[in-house]
Amino acid sequence: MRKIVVIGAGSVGMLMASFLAEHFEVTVIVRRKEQEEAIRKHGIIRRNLDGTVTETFVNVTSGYAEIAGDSLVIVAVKYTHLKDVLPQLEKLSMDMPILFVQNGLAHFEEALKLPQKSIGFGSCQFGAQKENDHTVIHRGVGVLKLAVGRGNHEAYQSLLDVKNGLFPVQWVDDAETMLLEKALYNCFINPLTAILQVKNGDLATNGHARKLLEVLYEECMEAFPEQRKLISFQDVIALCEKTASNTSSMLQDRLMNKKTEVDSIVGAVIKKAEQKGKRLPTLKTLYHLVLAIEGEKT
Ligand SMILES: NC(=O)C1=CN([C@@H]2O[C@H](COP(=O)(O)OP(=O)(O)OC[C@H]3O[C@@H](n4cnc5c(N)ncnc54)[C@H](OP(=O)(O)O)[C@@H]3O)[C@@H](O)[C@H]2O)C=CC1
Ligand SMILES: CC(C)(CO)C(=O)C(=O)O
Repeated sequence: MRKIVVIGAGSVGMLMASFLAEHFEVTVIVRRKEQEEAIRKHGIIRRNLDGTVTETFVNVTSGYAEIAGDSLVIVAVKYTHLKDVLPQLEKLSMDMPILFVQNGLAHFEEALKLPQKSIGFGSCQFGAQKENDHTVIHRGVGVLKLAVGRGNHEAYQSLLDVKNGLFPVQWVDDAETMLLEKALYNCFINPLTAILQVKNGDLATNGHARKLLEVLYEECMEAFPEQRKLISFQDVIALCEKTASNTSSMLQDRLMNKKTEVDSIVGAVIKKAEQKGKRLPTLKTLYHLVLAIEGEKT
């Protein structure tokens, strides 16, 4: 049986671990003793969209030494915490495939500096919200897209073999295009939800927020015209609707008074546009608003 290790049992880590535990032997790596004890005692509890509850058994540890040699490792910490995890990953076997599921663009080059043969990237279009240290709420079905940064896609084939309509997985060819596509969705949804303190669905139903989404969409598509064929404005509205009840990851950070990923997502997109001589004034305003709201967090 394929062994999967998920590093970071937050919203995305717990949601992925709980779906994958229905098919594989899953181990989650956490950094706090309380969380280790909670997961050891209760497993991971997933609140499904239809109101049902699924309890899944996973192994839990705080040490990397326990990672079995034939595991596939999924890194589900925020970009802000990757700096603590990368030195641990460097010590793992060269044959161990690693998959990064962060939003944004900043992790791409850092991940590719690792020595492992297979480095993959994921783009999560589902909604997930941690309720407590062992419970996660599924806040919207969305595809998990996978692409290889280095190596070949066979290392990730077991994830593609998961056939679950609530956890669809899809292969895409180009990792950088995929990450930019997802980063743009996040530029539309995350800062606005974090500033306005609203759920994703409100961006589609509130006329003023929707107008801002439209302005952001047009501004970004002028800077990245090749993305227009991948993302229509209707796709943006559809993602807000599919994840309507989700508290975006940026708003979750704001509500918990944590440093957001605004730099690795929005800052990175603004920088990429500026390298092409394009300015994104509306997005830049939102970027500074998020930073002003969050102040100096560590
Ligand atoms: N939430 C969502 O709906 C979506 C999020 N994403 C992206 O997925 C990524 C993860 O986000 P999300 O799950 O929301 O974030 P969370 O903050 O909910 O989870 C991150 C987890 O990583 C843990 N962690 C941090 N450092 C370490 C470490 N050194 N070792 C082990 N665990 C560690 C944290 O532990 P602790 O609790 O101890 O701080 C926390 O449980 C982000 O890049 C986000 O943008 C993508 C799509 C949807
Ligand atoms: C898919 C979406 C927009 C879900 O909220 C997300 O990526 C996030 O919250 O960071």
